Amino acid sequence: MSKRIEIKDLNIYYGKFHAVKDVSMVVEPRSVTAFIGSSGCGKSTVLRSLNRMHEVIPGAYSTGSVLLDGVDLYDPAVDPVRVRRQVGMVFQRPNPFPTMSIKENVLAGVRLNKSRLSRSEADEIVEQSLRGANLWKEVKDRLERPGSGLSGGQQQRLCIARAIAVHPDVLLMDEPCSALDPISTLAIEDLIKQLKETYTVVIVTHNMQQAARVSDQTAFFNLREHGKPGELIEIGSTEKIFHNPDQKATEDYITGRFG
Ligand SMILES: Nc1ncnc2c1ncn2[C@@H]1O[C@H](COP(=O)(O)OP(=O)(O)OP(=O)(O)O)[C@@H](O)[C@H]1O
Repeated sequence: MSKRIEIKDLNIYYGKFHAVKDVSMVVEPRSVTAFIGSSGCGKSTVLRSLNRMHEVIPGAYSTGSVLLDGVDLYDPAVDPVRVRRQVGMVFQRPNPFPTMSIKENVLAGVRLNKSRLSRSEADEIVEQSLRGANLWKEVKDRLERPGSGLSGGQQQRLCIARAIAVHPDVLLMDEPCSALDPISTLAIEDLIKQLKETYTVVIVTHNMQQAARVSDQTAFFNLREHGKPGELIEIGSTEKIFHNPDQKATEDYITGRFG
């Protein structure tokens, strides 16, 4: 539970296109790190490299290493399927399986890893995961209904429940609130603050206030020029990045004076 991530000299490519250059950083356990930066600078690409989702795109690959508590996720001996169980992901648009019940949505990942699950085990995982995602009280009386019948914010919390049901070490979130209204957004932000007590959390967000509210550490990415690879310009405590950054580009972005 909750592991330290160390990224070393990560370069990421889509075929011949060099999308992200020379990223190195450390993410401590039980913390939230926000990735910020303008569109196309590679935030989601870096995020997807943290659970080996990048390489499923045809022609896509990366060099460098991503260590989870010292173990390189890119070591040839490491099974990418196992990596994705250890490092869960929540996407921009809530994506519950539409025909599955709420209960089966929560269990979907668990069933992939464990074919036999007793009824009582399943019930316990469902309750724990939904409680962990702050959704239990709202859905406990309709667990057999389809996940698609929930509101957008509830669906996103269902996806978080599905992600935590397999007990990952890390949770990656790619703009998890961008499709949600402000109330649902605040509910997810509260949840993120709780989740960091158990998991290492990395979130991509375009919302500066959100980064300031939920994260302990902020990483600012930028493109030096259109067509060039994205780079990590600066990383530090969220307090420092927002109030006293070292780089002018960071300050310009934070204060909205950006190109
Ligand atoms: N599947 C893909 N195939 C080829 N190029 C891609 C692919 N996905 C992303 N890219 C390119 O990689 C670069 C980084 O994209 P990425 O989506 O990681 O940026 P981002 O910072 O997350 O952007 P946004 O904030 O708009 O989501 C961009 O130039 C993008 O066009």
